[in-house]
Amino acid sequence: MSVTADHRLTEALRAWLPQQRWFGGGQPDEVIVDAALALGGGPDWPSCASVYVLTAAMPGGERRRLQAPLGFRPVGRTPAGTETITVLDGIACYDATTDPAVMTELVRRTGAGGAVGDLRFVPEPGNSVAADAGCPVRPIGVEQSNTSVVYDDRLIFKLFRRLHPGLNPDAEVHRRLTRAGCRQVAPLVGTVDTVLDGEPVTLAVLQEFAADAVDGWAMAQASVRESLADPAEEVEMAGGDLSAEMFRLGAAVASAHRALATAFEIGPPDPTGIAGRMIERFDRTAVLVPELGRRRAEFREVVEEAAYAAVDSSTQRVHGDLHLGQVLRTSTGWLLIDFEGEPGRPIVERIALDLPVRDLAGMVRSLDYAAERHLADLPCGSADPGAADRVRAWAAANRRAFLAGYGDPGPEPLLRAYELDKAVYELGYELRHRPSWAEVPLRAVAQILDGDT
Ligand SMILES: Nc1ncnc2c1ncn2[C@@H]1O[C@H](COP(=O)(O)OP(=O)(O)O)[C@@H](O)[C@H]1O
Ligand SMILES: O=P(O)(O)O[C@H]1O[C@H](CO)[C@@H](O[C@H]2O[C@H](CO)[C@@H](O)[C@H](O)[C@H]2O)[C@H](O)[C@H]1O
Repeated sequence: MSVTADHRLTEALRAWLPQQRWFGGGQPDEVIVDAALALGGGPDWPSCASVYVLTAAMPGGERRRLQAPLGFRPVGRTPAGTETITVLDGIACYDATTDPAVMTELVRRTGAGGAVGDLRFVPEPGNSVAADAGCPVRPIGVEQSNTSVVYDDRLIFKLFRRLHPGLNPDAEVHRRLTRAGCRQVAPLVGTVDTVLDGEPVTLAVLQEFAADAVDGWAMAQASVRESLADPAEEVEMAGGDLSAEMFRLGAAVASAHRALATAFEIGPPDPTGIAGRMIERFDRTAVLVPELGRRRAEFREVVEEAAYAAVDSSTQRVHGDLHLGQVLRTSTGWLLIDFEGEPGRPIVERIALDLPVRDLAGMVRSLDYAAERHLADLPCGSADPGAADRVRAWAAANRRAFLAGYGDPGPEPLLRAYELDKAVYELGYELRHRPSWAEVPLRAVAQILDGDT
């Protein structure tokens, strides 16, 4: 089908990509097709589909490598609910992640193993999960950076949108922790890989789906709402008290950290590297927020104190972007998901060994977010004057419970510096994605620097 590498197709993709949340904003100058890995076609196959590997050349020189499975069918014969990207010579090109036949085929092959051209399907040894073509997939239906579908309420297939050379960290961590029998991650069932520029690249992961899971953010939102229901009651005695769950979450994160330290190498401390990276990030963000820049000297002091405190710690693999949306409470315990680290950070930094306190800081920042966002969303004038104190007491109580569940969070100056660094990261993230939320990390930076935590 000659249209698959046509210049008209790359122009249509140039217009389509910026509309996709996973693209991450901006308008590419050019879209290049690096590979079109055919999945099927022919009389016994419901659609002609290929996994496209694209490079989006952005203004300023950034090059984003992306994955976009595309389907091709005669106009009028595209599956219901799929989005047509363009029509070329009577052939409609559509986003194949919304074609259940294509996604079911990918899931089925990942469970079964084998290869189709340059696509390699690698089932996890010992997994007994079978998927057949008779049971279609459904979209996960939540906002995300990649694209996931659920198969038969048993399996979840995540297709990575941004591609990086080498094993994807999420796939790698899940593979090693599944093999180590770690109960804090969803077991890996298989991966889809290919080779690009002579290097292996992970395209997708298939995992067991926790159908009964509720994410930590939803639980926190419900709990913080309850904390306001009876102002006469102690926060810990309120109906939706979360502290016992936060204690268990702390213990689960500690177990995951122990498993990561065993499954991967550990390293020496890197106090100057840690401090240097925090200051670099601060300076990049201060360019956007002059009010932040005015506190550089105080920031530096906090970070240097932390570097001093880090000399006796060892570094290891960590989650890297742990927050309440990255933990799922199932009927049997807490699961940590999405080990890709902070989106937007270079891959080498995301897999670099770090101090476990990075994840603790991420979670306590998230509790602050849950409290502050609840306050911000209260209808104007409806809140009683004590609401702010009460939700902040809620965050403080849950922070204590989480850290107590973790056990030994390490020296206080380290946690303080990592919280500050996380708040600086969040400020940059919010300015790019949700400017009306920037108040939350901005307030946190001031509070930490003022010593009010
Ligand atoms: N194993 C799982 N069981 C149940 N739900 C899951 C599982 N893994 C992910 N999810 C759901 O899918 C959503 C997106 O997953 P995530 O790995 O964070 O994707 P992304 O990398 O695109 O952000 C999560 O917020 C969660 O709701
Ligand atoms: O889940 P992602 O890997 O996409 O993480 C990014 O987006 C998160 C928002 O969805 C962002 O998290 C921030 O907002 C959360 C509430 O929506 C809050 O719980 C987190 O504490 C806060 O950092 C995350 O920083 C970003 O990397």
